[in-house]
Amino acid sequence: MAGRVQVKVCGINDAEAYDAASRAGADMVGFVFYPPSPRGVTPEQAGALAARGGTGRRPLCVGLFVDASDEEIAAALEHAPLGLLQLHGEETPERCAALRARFGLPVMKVLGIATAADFARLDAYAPVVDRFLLDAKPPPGASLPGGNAVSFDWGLLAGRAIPRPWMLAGGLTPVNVAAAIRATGAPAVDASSGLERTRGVKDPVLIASFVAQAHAAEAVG
Ligand SMILES: O=C(O)c1ccccc1NCC(=O)[C@H](O)[C@H](O)COP(=O)(O)O
Repeated sequence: MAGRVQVKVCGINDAEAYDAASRAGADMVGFVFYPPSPRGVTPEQAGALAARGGTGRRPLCVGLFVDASDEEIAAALEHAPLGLLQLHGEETPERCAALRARFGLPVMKVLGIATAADFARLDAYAPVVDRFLLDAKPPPGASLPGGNAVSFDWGLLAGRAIPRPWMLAGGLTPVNVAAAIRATGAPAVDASSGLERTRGVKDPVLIASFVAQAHAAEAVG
């Protein structure tokens, strides 16, 4: 089914990046509530960024958590108007269901893909999540569970039905995003590292280019 591809810009941690994403028409921005990350933000910082509203589209705010406690998520929600919880750790289906019920927000579970066998995990999560984010697994020795600028084999998605709405991530850039959408039929895409001028610092020009390239591409899956 053809359609306009949704775009998420992840790891927004300063006003220049937030404004660039909004101006470019990004559908979603991601705030990383994971202190070890160079893109990490506090609840207060995320709240201040979201309050900018933006000069263009007001993007949906996505909170990225890694095996966070209920208290950590509640603290983020006290300050930031999150519309989607991205769970980027080892959260089980039961944990996803519990968080969805407790906070009354949609949940997007991240699953790392390296081989066809990895898709088997989707079925257990499908009844209790609202979306999947399909990402590369962290490379050996990586210090972060995501945001590592690596792609998985997009061919693994060919002809595959994903049981919930989903988003493609992992090593996407303004240069490869159109090809990624064509190859996978992804209805939504997410990028972080590929939009940075240095690690942890977004580049407004790369953000604008990524959003434009993705919105110009059409999902065919
Ligand atoms: O970005 C981080 O620092 C991060 C830390 C902990 C868990 C996840 C993290 N990022 C995830 C993402 O930014 C994206 O959802 C996705 O993994 C794509 O990242 P990239 O390959 O850098 O575009």
